[in-house]
Amino acid sequence: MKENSSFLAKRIKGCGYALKGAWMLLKNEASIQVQATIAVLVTIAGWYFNISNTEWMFQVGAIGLVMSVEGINTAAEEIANFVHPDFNNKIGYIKDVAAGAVFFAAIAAITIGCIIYIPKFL
Ligand SMILES: Nc1ncnc2c1ncn2[C@@H]1O[C@H](COP(=O)(O)OP(=O)(O)OP(=O)(O)O)[C@@H](O)[C@H]1O
Repeated sequence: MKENSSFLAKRIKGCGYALKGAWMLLKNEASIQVQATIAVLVTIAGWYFNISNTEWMFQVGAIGLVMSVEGINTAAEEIANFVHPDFNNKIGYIKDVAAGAVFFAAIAAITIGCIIYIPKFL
């Protein structure tokens, strides 16, 4: 029983750290702030255009995907700056590929947005 409660306590503590990390991303990172603003705007658009459950699932998935990958990109940048603050081609490559991952997610999200909203204006 004691082992169970310590397992649960550790998981709850882990959620606390994750929540703290999400708040730090929102508070400190301009790119996450822009994406969070877009997320709020498309959520309002979703209500306004009364999009279907399937459309909501794709929209929420796209928001989660972009913001998650952006958070991981930020973590990669922070590690790169910490381990090697000076200019280095390998660090440049690491930062570029991490940014490339965000690009893939953003293209998918834009495509989903176009598929959902363009027909609403036709
Ligand atoms: N230490 C470095 N060595 C080599 N190239 C770097 C280095 N730091 C940055 N670069 C290059 O500059 C680009 C931008 O890096 P930077 O860390 O400024 O990312 P950013 O996306 O502008 O950061 P932020 O999200 O904080 O605005 C990188 O993708 C990389 O090509």
